[in-house]
Amino acid sequence: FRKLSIDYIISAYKRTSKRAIFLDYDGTMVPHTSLAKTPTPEVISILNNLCADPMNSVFIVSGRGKKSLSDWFVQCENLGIAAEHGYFLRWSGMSDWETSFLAVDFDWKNIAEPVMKLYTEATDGSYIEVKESAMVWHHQDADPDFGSCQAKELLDHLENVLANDPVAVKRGQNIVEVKPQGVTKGYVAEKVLSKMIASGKPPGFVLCIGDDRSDEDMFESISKTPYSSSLPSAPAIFACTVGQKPSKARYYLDDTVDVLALLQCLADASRSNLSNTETQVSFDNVVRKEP
Ligand SMILES: O=P(O)(O)OC[C@H]1O[C@H](O[C@H]2O[C@H](CO)[C@@H](O)[C@H](O)[C@H]2O)[C@H](O)[C@@H](O)[C@@H]1O
Repeated sequence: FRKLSIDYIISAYKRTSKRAIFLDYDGTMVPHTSLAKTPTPEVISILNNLCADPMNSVFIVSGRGKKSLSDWFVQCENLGIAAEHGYFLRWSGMSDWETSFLAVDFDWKNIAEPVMKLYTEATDGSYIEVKESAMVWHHQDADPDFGSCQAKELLDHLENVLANDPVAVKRGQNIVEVKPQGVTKGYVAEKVLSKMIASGKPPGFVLCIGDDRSDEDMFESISKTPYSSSLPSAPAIFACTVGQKPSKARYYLDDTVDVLALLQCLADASRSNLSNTETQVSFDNVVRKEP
């Protein structure tokens, strides 16, 4: 487990011609402490620069709903987005949202909601968020110690009452979330990578950055994927957590400032590569035109 070195990752990035990049949103692209949750102009610009490189497939993989994410990233036409932990996936701004989870049973919401309501009534500052596929109990604005204790109790309570339902109950950053079984960020990474491999474009470089427990599934998935044997060498895989903590990731960065600095360096490397290619093309044209 070591700090991700920019020089090291840049050299792998430059060596490869097909790359997959998976980025969590909260706590990775914007700090949890930030009051404004929308992406800053810096985030939008970095993502657009990364997406401008035809060698890159870039995805935001978030627990947030598809409405917020599509509004926030409306300027990022070539960005792929996975919303609600991958329940919804959109390959770019030009394509429609799709879901692989058809005929999911949502009867469990009738059991989860009254339990969450009990904890909301007992915990000042807490509230319930109802997403299309999931329900979330938030305690960020509650007393920190009491909120955490209540979250632990709620998690146990929900796990008991939903033991026979096809759901997963998880804790996240100041949240307790119930979502359908099998809907994980790891599934998103698996789906994107399989599609790249099946279309004969296996990535030689895979980067995944996230800060939360839900991102651990992506770290596992990118490491376990059977990459195509058509690649000349094993792909360079970078699973990177934000902040030093127990993780399946091999690398860490300290905070969102480090994450954006790293992504900016990758985008710069793409731009200098593209302008070298353009220079080479115009140089070739000049040379070819000479009698
Ligand atoms: O997968 P992520 O991009 O990390 O998103 C996970 C959750 O994000 C949202 O919750 C977070 O922001 C809230 C404020 O807007 C904050 O109160 C909470 O503590 C954070 O976890 C979203 O509301 C959740 O549905 C997502 O699962």
